[in-house]
Amino acid sequence: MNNKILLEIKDLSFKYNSELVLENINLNVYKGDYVALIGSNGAGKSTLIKLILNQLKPLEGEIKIYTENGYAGIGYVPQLTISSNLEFPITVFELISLGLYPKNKGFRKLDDVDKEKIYSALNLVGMKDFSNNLYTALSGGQRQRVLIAKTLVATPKFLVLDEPMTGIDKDSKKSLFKLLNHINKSHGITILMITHNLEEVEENVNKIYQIKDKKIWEVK
Ligand SMILES: Nc1ncnc2c1ncn2[C@@H]1O[C@H](COP(=O)(O)OP(=O)(O)OP(=O)(O)O)[C@@H](O)[C@H]1O
Repeated sequence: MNNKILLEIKDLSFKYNSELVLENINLNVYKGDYVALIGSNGAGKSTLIKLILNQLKPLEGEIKIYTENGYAGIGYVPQLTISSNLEFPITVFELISLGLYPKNKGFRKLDDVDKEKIYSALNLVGMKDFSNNLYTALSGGQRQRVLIAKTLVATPKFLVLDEPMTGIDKDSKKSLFKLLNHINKSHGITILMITHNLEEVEENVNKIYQIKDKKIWEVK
């Protein structure tokens, strides 16, 4: 049985100014898990993710990350929104190369190892024929794949995705779930995905938690 904890959340509470958003939350994510975190608008999903990513500090309680490189072992794929659309001409290859920089500490010329990493990430997300295409010319589903590849080049052990299925058509959603399943099962990457659509994730993930009334509830 695989029961190595990757993320441990203990008695976590958080508030913005006077508004308590999360109250006494406990959650363990184990190595190899494929977890969905559901909840209605304003339930606190993004807040919990920000706490996990160390962008916010808990009011009470603690969050422990047991990836090899601590927070650097987490790959984060933010939500695809209109404002996150890049309107300058950057190719798919160039965009994915940006994912290498947090680890490489500053800009430097890509070497052959970097290029190999980029091509292998492109291959993994099924976008190898698009490396020279402009990111802006891609569909929502293709953009999401490219953003996942950008995160994967930094070889995370734990992938956190914020509403990855938003703005994507039905067929693309299906193949994106297939890709995430492959990343989880064949590459051993633990996944935590935020969504507000239970139906969508039900048959795809192995654990589902819901944030409701400031608490976290196990759904599956
Ligand atoms: N920076 C902030 N300052 C004050 N209140 C905030 C801030 N960010 C979020 N909130 C409030 O905290 C609560 C939880 O918001 P959060 O964005 O975490 O919910 P969510 O579940 O991610 O919602 P959505 O599905 O709409 O993204 C909401 O009531 C929201 O208005």
